[in-house]
Amino acid sequence: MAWESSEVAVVCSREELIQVIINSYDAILVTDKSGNVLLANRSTGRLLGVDHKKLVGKNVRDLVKEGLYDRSTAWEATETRSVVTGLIRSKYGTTLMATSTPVLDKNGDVVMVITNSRDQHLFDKFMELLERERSNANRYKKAMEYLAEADSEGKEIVAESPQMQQVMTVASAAAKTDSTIMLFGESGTGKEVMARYIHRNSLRAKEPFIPVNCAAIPSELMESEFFGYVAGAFTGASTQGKPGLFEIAHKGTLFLDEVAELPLPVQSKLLRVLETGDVQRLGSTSIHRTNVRLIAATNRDLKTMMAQGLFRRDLYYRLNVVPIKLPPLRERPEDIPILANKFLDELNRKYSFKKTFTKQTLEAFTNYNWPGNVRELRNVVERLVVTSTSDYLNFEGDQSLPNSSRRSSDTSHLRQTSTVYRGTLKSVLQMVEKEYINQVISECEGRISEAAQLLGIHRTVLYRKLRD
Ligand SMILES: Nc1ncnc2c1ncn2[C@@H]1O[C@H](COP(=O)(O)OP(=O)(O)OP(=O)(O)O)[C@@H](O)[C@H]1O
Repeated sequence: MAWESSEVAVVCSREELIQVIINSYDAILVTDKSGNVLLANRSTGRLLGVDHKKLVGKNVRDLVKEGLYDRSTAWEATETRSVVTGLIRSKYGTTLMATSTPVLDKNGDVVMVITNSRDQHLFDKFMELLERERSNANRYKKAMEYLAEADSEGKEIVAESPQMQQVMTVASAAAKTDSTIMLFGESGTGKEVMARYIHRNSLRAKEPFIPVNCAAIPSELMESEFFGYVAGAFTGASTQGKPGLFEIAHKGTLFLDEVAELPLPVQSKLLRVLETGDVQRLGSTSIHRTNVRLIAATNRDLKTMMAQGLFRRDLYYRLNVVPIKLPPLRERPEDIPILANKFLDELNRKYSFKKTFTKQTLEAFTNYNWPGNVRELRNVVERLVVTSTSDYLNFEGDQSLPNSSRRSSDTSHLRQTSTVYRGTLKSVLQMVEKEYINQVISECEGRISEAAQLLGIHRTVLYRKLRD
């Protein structure tokens, strides 16, 4: 029969309620106003090392006198008429964390006392685990700070051209706010470099910067990657569950590169999280409140994608709060020699070389139209450095760029010659692969999915190769 009281809604029968008490993992002991045991469940007996039925009718003060345990919080609660929490040591070596709550009548007199207790050992284990997690978290934090510092070395943004200086003005101002930033620009123009710069110059600089390449996550794993999951949420899920990227980036910045590659259902979920900050792990009913600054990037035309129904309009407006467009390298020739020299300096330092560019090489660089943008320039410099035997990097002798891609009509100094490779077969094959990939990406004007199709590889593989 279902019944109710003003304090608690109960829809189970009394018999079922008794089963709840009997089978409760916590020890439950009820005593009357004189300390006589009215009820003791199975867990009470287990924790004290006696048959629980033998406790009923005994007085808690006598149990202490007999030495079954060293103190009675139940009696202390009776005397003080208030809640008492404390550790109780049993004759058999167990330690209980007990809380005794007196039930008072309208005159304030004790009617009975309910004592709940649990094995202290569990708390110790839990505290040990918590301590370990805390020190792990500290270690990760230190490692992240170190990586963030190491990462910023040699990653200063080259912004000599007026176009880039204008971009830097907007980016620096936006960095100090918490606004969502949308970075537009062809592949290789430096969107990720810019996202890192914004994070480093924001109030969140000491918190994590989590870059995510949306195109590199298989679509069936996207939701679990972004929002996490609880143990056993789906077949193949880790037995411990996993936090999502939003939880990992909590207090920091989440950089969503290639945001246009998100499937529509994930776009809807993302929009909801962006609006509320609330994340629900897959398979969980509880909600994690997150505080994440978002920077998104794309080399796709989102307006066309919206018109085609491939990108949610509301998500576009939610992301496009501060739009920043990274100009293609061909539109900022002033940056080319500076970038080339920066990459050369890095390689000279790495290999203890003393190589320099000839004047003609820097001119040829400035005249080329760099369809793969800064990434292509970096790769060309690297190839020139590792394949040249001379300290003077002469573009003409060692290297060629496709005729069709030159900007200047005066291209006499860019004679097409076959490349001379040096090094192990593996390193040369890697170079040729890199070159071919860059060429195909250029032909596809930075559209990675299309390039991957032409190359006959999955776009996640192409992204891994680009990252490597
Ligand atoms: N302004 C810059 N100063 C220094 N290095 C730069 C700059 N822009 C780009 N780079 C370098 O060029 C390479 C490509 O940059 P990045 O990965 O940021 O481009 P992206 O626009 O995010 O490319 P994608 O769209 O393919 O993801 C990196 O090695 C980066 O360090």
